Amino acid sequence: MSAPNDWWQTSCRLPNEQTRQAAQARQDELTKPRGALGRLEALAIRLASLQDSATPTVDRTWIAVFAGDHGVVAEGVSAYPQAVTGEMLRNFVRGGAAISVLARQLGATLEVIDLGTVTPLQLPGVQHLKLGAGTANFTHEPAMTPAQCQQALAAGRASVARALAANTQLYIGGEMGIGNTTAASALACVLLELPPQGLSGPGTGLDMQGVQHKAQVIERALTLHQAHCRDVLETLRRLGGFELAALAGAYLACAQHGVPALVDGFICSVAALCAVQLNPTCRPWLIFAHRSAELGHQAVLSRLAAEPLLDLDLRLGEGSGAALAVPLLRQACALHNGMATFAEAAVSERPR
Ligand SMILES: O=C(O)c1ccc[n+]([C@@H]2O[C@H](COP(=O)([O-])O)[C@@H](O)[C@H]2O)c1
Ligand SMILES: Cc1cc2nc[nH]c2cc1C
Repeated sequence: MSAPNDWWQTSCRLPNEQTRQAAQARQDELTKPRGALGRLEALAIRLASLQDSATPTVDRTWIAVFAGDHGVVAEGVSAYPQAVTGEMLRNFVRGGAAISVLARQLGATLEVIDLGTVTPLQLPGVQHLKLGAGTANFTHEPAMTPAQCQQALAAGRASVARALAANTQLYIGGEMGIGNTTAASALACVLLELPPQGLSGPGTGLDMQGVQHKAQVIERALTLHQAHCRDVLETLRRLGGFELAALAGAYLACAQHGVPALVDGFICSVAALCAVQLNPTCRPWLIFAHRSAELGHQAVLSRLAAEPLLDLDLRLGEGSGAALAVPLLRQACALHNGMATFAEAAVSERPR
């Protein structure tokens, strides 16, 4: 399915090594014991090298929430009804969802993109780019057609183009899709070569029996598709979802354009894993915001060698965990840019 010159295969530039070294040197000159700001130091240094700037900043943040429905919900894999996906879109644009509140707090732009909910509503404020009335039930057939998968990837890229036009310094992808933890788990099984048991969790709130059933549903899907999953793109098409593919496309486009992306929870991390397996040069541009409570997230993070910033037992999605990490990024930058050096403050620099 993949042509040799698909857009997402274009290499991403490396973070600037000279700027990284200069930022490290500055951290070591600031008025604190060396290393005392712990991971905030590494975070500021990383942002400096990604933005190729001595004074990194993440004031202009762009949040895109991609929504889609999932045919696999017909198998009874979610604690909530499918209608919630579309209903939450209204909540996002009216300002009542968690991500709406967090975006306001951050002064971030929030865009909401309906890639294929089953909801017939055309909501003002939602970008309608419907690729279908949800994906197909992947226990019977591939979730997406090749065209749908390409269009979903391109929808992510188009969102990043809008973010770039607004001079965005940090991109957050969020998702909404009842049933999407089943798709993400199924994808993770193939990409990590692990069985569904350790990668299937409660999602929106299944009990133990529900989780067992979900793992069996994934097992059936794997029996149907695994032999045909010859590459990452085909795996994404067969077992993914519109919002998962859009997120993967967005991460790849961010990296290609030199914009750091803050990755949210389980579903977003699986999309990030797809992106990294499609084009490993995008990896340095992905910053992992939090460790979700969803079972399976740690396995995905480990494969990506990612140590997330926060661990708050979140399992909401929408980009909420990433939005919550933005103040930390901002403070890391403020410390890096604003603290006095030993020389400036006339403080003795040498440890005794
Ligand atoms: O981001 C996460 O780690 C996360 C973990 C569990 C659930 N969610 C959200 O819950 C929805 C999917 O859950 P489910 O049970 O319907 O598959 C979807 O809208 C996600 O945004 C998100
Ligand atoms: C209410 C609700 C809000 C959500 N936001 C992301 N996933 C969600 C799932 C539900 C059920």
